[in-house]
Amino acid sequence: MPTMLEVSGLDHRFGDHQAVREVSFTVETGQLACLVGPSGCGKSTLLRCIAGLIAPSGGTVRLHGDAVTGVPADLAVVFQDYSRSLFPWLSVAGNVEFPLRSAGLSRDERRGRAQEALDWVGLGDVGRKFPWQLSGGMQQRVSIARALASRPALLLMDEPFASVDAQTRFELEDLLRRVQRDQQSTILLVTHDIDESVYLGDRVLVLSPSPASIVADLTIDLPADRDQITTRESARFVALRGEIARLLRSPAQGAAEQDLSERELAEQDLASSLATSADAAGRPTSVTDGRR
Ligand SMILES: Nc1ncnc2c1ncn2[C@@H]1O[C@H](COP(=O)(O)OP(=O)(O)OP(=O)(O)O)[C@@H](O)[C@H]1O
Repeated sequence: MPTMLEVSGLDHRFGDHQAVREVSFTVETGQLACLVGPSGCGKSTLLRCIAGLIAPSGGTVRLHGDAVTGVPADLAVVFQDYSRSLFPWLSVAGNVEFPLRSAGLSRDERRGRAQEALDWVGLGDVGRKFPWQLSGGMQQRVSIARALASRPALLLMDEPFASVDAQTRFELEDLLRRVQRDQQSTILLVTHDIDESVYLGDRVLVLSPSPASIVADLTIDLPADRDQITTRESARFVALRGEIARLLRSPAQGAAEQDLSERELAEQDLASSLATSADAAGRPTSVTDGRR
């Protein structure tokens, strides 16, 4: 897959305070990557630099090869606070259509696109209502529809489900994964929730405490079809969650524990293969005895 986003050596300072340090990574087209990091580490600052909302102090951001120097036309952002991002005086459909006004589309095209995006998020029949007539979860679905209606090259999401209750959060996570796969969207999502990052991501980039820098880049090798109960109960999910928790607790210690557990696993593999060959040769399997 071609690279959609390329972040190289990104630094950002607010005066004397360094918020982001030497961040480099890429996101491939059609990938859902999560950035997970502790509270206050600089996640939102990093996302705002990527969105072109603030000019970084150093480094570069490229979207499909073009340097980002302001907010690109083909980029959309969904923020945590849906109540402040939707216009209360516009209908739901009007909100979704709004950003399309500057895209040079005819009124019919705008209406068609808005209806299509509302259908994607399961709100095809509430276009005439106003945002304040909807639940919080529905309002956030409207925000997602609005972002997707412009068919952005990259969708950035900053803690998009942090303001809804747990059940709605699960529903929105499933909705996002379904829409992302159906539309082949490229998404970079910021969260402080480890479980959410593992459940949603094809990849999880783990950030250090302030200033934000990348301490690990993990491929989430869970099946593409995920389920809120069985996936979260699976041994692989639990192992990935533990790995990220260790990295967040102490980036250096986490990396050391990761090395150690990888070494232990390698030793275990070696021991069991020796034991197997010993069995096959009919000799005692003492190589594993007393090791654990
Ligand atoms: N406009 C600003 N001016 C000065 N300092 C800022 C500004 N925005 C953020 N900061 C500081 O930069 C650091 C990182 O903030 P940021 O909001 O990016 O972190 P975060 O990881 O998104 O936090 P949270 O998880 O609490 O949302 C914090 O110390 C914050 O106080």
